[in-house]
Amino acid sequence: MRALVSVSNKAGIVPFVKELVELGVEVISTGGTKSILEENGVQVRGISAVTGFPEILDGRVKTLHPMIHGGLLARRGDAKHQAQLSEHGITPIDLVVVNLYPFKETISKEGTTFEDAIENIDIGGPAMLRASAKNHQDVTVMVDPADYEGVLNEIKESGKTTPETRRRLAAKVFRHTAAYDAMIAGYLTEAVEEAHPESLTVTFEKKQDLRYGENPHQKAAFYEAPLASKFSIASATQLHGKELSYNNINDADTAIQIVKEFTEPAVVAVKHMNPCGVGVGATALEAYQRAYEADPVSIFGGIVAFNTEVDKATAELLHELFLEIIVSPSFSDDALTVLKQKKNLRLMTLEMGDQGGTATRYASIRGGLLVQEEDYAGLDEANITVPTKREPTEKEWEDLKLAWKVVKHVKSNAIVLAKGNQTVGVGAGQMNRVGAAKIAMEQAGEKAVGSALGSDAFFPMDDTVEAAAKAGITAIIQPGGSIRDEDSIKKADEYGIAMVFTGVRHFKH
Ligand SMILES: NC(=O)c1ncn([C@@H]2O[C@H](COP(=O)(O)O)[C@@H](O)[C@H]2O)c1NC=O
Repeated sequence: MRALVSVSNKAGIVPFVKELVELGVEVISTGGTKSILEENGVQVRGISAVTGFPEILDGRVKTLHPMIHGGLLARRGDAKHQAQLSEHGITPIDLVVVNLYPFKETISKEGTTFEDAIENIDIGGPAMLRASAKNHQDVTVMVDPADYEGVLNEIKESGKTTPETRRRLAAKVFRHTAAYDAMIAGYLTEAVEEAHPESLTVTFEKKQDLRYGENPHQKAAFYEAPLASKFSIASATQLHGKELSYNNINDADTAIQIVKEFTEPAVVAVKHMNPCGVGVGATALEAYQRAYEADPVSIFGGIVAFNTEVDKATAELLHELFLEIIVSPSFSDDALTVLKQKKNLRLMTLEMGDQGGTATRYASIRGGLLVQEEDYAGLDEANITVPTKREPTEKEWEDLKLAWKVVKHVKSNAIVLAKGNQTVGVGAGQMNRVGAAKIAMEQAGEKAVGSALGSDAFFPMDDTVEAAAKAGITAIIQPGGSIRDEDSIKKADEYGIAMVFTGVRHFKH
């Protein structure tokens, strides 16, 4: 048996090759790998001795040679192939151990130049991996050090690997080279700023298997982007509690996106991917109290996100409730002591910031994938107009801004009522706008009086303004742009409501 070993990640390679040599396997190796093996007392044959050609162009060409690829690709049971090997003095290679230049690690490093990245695109390695995987009927190929032991055991037991093992390893190789190329394609596509190229070749790495999906009868797993933003739930650190579930991850993602809208201390409670209570204040405690009071019923079993440290006093209030997750940039030690009393409560820390650039969001449909930029739009002063006779007061502006920040993250049709640094009513995911408004108003009850209303999209007719006026709402923020805007403006003027047009819509489906 003959093996070719050429690895960038040299973990575990010395003991593995040592055993191969002891089993009588002849090992061929490229420069750096050969040096490491020989430094550790394992004698191997250099690649140039096989190719009859030196490694050239700073290692860009070392194994790209018919003496190697002929040995990898020849069918053992094919007389013509075997005759050609003999004719050219090529010896078959049965076992291939290759892992690739660290492209991902290189582009993750701060200060990496474009030239560094290009130099870390492995060419010879993927060629050998793909050739061996294609010929897996006869060749065993390994790209992951975790597979060394299993292969060694099979060789020890029967002198060879099983066809099933070879096929499983070949599939793993093609997944690996495809993911590797997807990373390179992504990097270069971004460099030339092509937003939506002719084919989408993204890759994700398994973070964990999940107990189940949205429901217990659905199998599920969590995959993360190879360069996941450190400000995302994929990069959060779990300090305590049960493993995250599928629904937890979705809800936590939503809560994090909302709380990041605020620069002042803010708390967001989420249920089923909609905010049920949002509060802002001078401290985490004040913000939490407002988020809780916003809807003390729905927060039960919810996900709560902070954008500032959770202290002991806040932890004591949180401890009174049943919650699924608390996510925050940090917890004080005494807050942790209080919260850790609940065995299952998941406590997550996460840096709250903005990666910069434009994040891409994917939504799957049966048979396809929809791709769009994340909704980054904030309130742009340049687009704002006030078409009503009355301008909002200073206090109304505060409430309007809060309602607008929150309504952006509520499923459409969405209406949010805000008053005094908290939401007081949330109407989510209704099939008509006035229906969403009625839900928000009903939830707010008396608190609707003097509150501000935010709507994610324009009013197609004046019925929402009418309902708002009757509930005592005094200010409205909405995109504007309906052909019947005039009706809504007239209605608002009739009731003395101040109405703001943002010029931006925030549908969320
Ligand atoms: N150019 C080639 O012919 C070639 N053949 C193997 N490699 C890579 O060289 C690395 C190992 O090099 P070394 O043994 O010198 O440390 C491996 O990651 C392998 O995938 C190559 N390098 C890049 O393309």
